[in-house]
Order: sequence, then structure tokens, then C-alpha cells
Amino acid sequence: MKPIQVGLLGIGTVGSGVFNVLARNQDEISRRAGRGIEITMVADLDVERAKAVVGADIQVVNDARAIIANPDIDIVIELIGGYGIARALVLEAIAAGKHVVTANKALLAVHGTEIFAAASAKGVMVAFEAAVAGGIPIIKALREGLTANRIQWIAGIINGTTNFILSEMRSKGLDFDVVLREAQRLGYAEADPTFDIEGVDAAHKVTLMSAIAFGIPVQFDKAYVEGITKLGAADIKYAEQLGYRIKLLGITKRADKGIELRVHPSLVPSKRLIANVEGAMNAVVVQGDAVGTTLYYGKGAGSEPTASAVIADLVDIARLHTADPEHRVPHLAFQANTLADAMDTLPVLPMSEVVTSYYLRLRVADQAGVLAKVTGLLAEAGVSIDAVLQREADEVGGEGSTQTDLIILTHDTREGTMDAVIAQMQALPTVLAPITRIRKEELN
Ligand SMILES: NC(=O)C1=CN([C@@H]2O[C@H](COP(=O)(O)OP(=O)(O)OC[C@H]3O[C@@H](n4cnc5c(N)ncnc54)[C@H](O)[C@@H]3O)[C@@H](O)[C@H]2O)C=CC1
Ligand SMILES: N[C@@H](CC=O)C(=O)O
Ligand code: NA
Repeated sequence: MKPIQVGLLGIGTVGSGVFNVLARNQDEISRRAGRGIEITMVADLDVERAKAVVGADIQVVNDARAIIANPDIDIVIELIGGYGIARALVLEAIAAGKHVVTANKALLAVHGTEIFAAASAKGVMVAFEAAVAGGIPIIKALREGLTANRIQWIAGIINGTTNFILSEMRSKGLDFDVVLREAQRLGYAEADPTFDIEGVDAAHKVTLMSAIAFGIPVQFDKAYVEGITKLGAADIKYAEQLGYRIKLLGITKRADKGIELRVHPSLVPSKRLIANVEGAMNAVVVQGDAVGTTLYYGKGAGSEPTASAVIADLVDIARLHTADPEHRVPHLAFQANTLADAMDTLPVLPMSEVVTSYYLRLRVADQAGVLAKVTGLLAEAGVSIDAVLQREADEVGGEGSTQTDLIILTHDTREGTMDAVIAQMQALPTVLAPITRIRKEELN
């Protein structure tokens, strides 16, 4: 069979990894795919840099549309990033009857419904293994390996930059800004690192996993998103003393009335495997009703780890290219005549309806009766306390300090109830600073 022809749009960090891995492992990849896979055209705005990567035998252009217009190209790989030109190019490639492989989680989380519908109508595939947890084959695991299961929840460390920052802050006591700069230097961070540190990148990824796991449309706009920028070194230290690590988790869960979809820093018991995932590594825990708990661990970013996932998608498409579109692996795991038929109407729950437990830190005046007032308000609201830790004032504010930290762990509470009681506690004159609230996930 003639090799399948691939056009590559954007040959930066991931694109060059794809080119290099494909060249290095060409024979093995072809045997696995059942036919050759050849990158025959590359587009990048920086033509000279692209030529330096691919050499003289491959056509390099600066206009991505020249690839889409080429009738010999079967698959377009989009590795430009962002929502702008990438969205236009992906839709044009689909309209031209090309299969698409992309690592662009931002694009799919925001415009996935439109893109998957266009691909279904045209009978082409849009594959995106690299978009979630980079090299970890989590899309395949959810869509194929766990297909017998009713998925109950997924919780993942799915942003390498923030996990790297939290790990370095905890283990080396380094400052946030210093570690962020290092993550940028190492190529983990997004072009705009606010997407990493404010939880947006993780929310893009968990939105995609949620759609696959629960058969709901991709709904990034319904996700609750909170990053790590407000976390203090004190909370990392107190969590450790209480037997927890703080991780930025992307969580999606089947609840009574709908689906939870949220990203925020979370206390995770130190004894859980996922709590010990350090540096830029990613890990995803999936709980299915038949299989129980499964854990997927590996590199979620970087040139070749991400390329590994892109090429796996190329191989899938090379194998399925000639199959009847209705019998291909579906984009989002549920098979139906139209994409809309496959979708579940379960709503994504507002954050106020989420039930979880909490870590609260209150900077209070070190005087009699404060603890009783605070716990009294919690009791009135029906919030059950799991543990209370009071620091010595000297330890918090230095010798002779009149302030101290009160740390409270609660049992499960509805977020709306917790919002209300935090507002009441905040209004107490003896509460001297904004209350820190971090959600706690037992993950069992
Ligand atoms: N870097 C990583 O570790 C990971 C990246 N991703 C995703 O992969 C995608 C690519 O990321 P990187 O390779 O890191 O980005 P990058 O910035 O290194 O590469 C993007 C390339 O696209 C080129 N480009 C920009 N506009 C273009 C246009 N209009 N036409 C043709 N080329 C154009 C740039 O010149 C650059 O070479 C993004 O969606 C990113 O979110 C996903 C997982 C991991
Ligand atoms: N910026 C991302 C890169 C991969 O998606 C991360 O830090 O994980
Ligand atoms: Na992946």
C-alpha cells in the first residue's frame, strides 16, 4: 500500500519531535501501521528554522494553506497552537477531506463541538491524544481500554508546569517566580504561562477527558478554574504537617445531579501514589465501576514525549483510513449516527453544588474565645470538623506575636454552604486576613 502522506503545520517544540521520532523509528512505525507514514510537506512562519530541522528533501512553505490545498495530503497535523489561525486551518483541512491530528487542547476544549461535528459530517477523523497529558495514552485508555466501565471519577495532575512549581517550592523552598522561569526555560510552559499557573491549561485537558468519560459535549465554559497563584508557602508546609501534599488537580466526577468539572489546588493524602508525582510529570487516576482505580503516569510535556502521542494518532489513522467512517473509533468514545445522538444531556454542575471536604486557614488574633467563635459558626452551618490545628503565635509571627494561624479540616460539605460560612467567619473582627480555603480530595 502506498505510504500515507502527512502535512505538518507548525514545526516548533512538538513538531520537531514528531519529525525526529518518525524519522528515527520509521521502519517499526510503518510495520505497526501496516503502511508507510511520510511527512511530505511542512509549513512554518520561520521557513529557515523549519528547513534546518527537516533538511532539503522535504518541501517547506510559510503558508499553511498550501498544505491544505494539496490533494495528495491525507493527514494534516496542527501543531501551531491557540484558538485563532489554528481553528481556521483545522476547519479548512476537515472541509478539504483531510484527517486531523492536533495537540491543541485549548482549541478543542473551546471549539471541540464545532470541530468534531464538522469532522463527523465529512467522515474524517480528528485525533488528539497529545492534547491531554502529552505522552500518556490517556485518551486511548478512556475511549478504548476502559470502554466497558461506567466511569465514576477522574482526577489528574495534568499540567507539568504547575506540578514542577509546587514540587520545587515544597522540596527546595524556592520562590514561585524563580521556578516558573525555569519551567519556561525547560519548554514545559505554554506560550502564555498564565494558562498554566491560573489552571486554564489543566481545565482544557479535564474538559476533554470529561467529554470522553461521560459522553457530554466539551464545555470548557462550564468548568470551575482556580490556579496556584494564591497558594502560600505556609499552606504547603501546614498540609505536609497534616499528612497531605498540595497538587493542582483537574477533577471530573459523576454526581447525583450532574457532572463535576473543576480545576483547583487540592490537598491529597501523602500516602496516595498521585501525591508523590513530582516535577513536571503528569498522572491521571481513573475510577471505573468494573476496573476499580487505575493510574496512568508519565511525561505530559516536552518535544518527544508529546510527539509519541501525535505519532500514535497517525498510526491509528493510517490503520483506519480506508475503513467505513461509521466503524471507526469515535472522537469522543460514544458511537451514534450523528455526534449529537451520542451526547448525554447530563448538566455540568455549578461549583456551589460540588460536595467536597476543605482545608481552611484563618489568621486570627491570639486571644481566648476565637476558636470557639469560629467552630460555633461552622457548627451552626452544619459543617462537620475533622481536625483543628492551632499554631503557636511565636511560630507564626515571631516572638511576642499577637496573631496565630488556625487550620481546620472539614468533612464533606456543599461548596455553597462553605462559601456562606467563610463569609461569616471573615466578618469576625478577630479574623485578621483573607481566609485561605483549599479543597481536600481523599481519592479513594
Ligand atoms: N510543548 C509541549 O510540551 C506541549 C505542547 N502541546 C501543544 O502543542 C502545540 C504546539 O506547541 P509547541 O510545539 O510547544 O509550540 P511552539 O511555539 O514551539 O511551535 C509552534 C510553531 O508554529 C509556528 N507557527 C505559528 N504560526 C504559524 C502559522 N500561521 N503557520 C505555520 N506555522 C506557524 C511557529 O513558528 C512555531 O514554530 C500547542 O497547541 C501546545 O499547546 C501539547 C502538549 C505538550
Ligand atoms: N504547558 C503544559 C504543556 C503540556 O500540555 C504543561 O505544563 O503541562
Ligand atoms: Na496523551
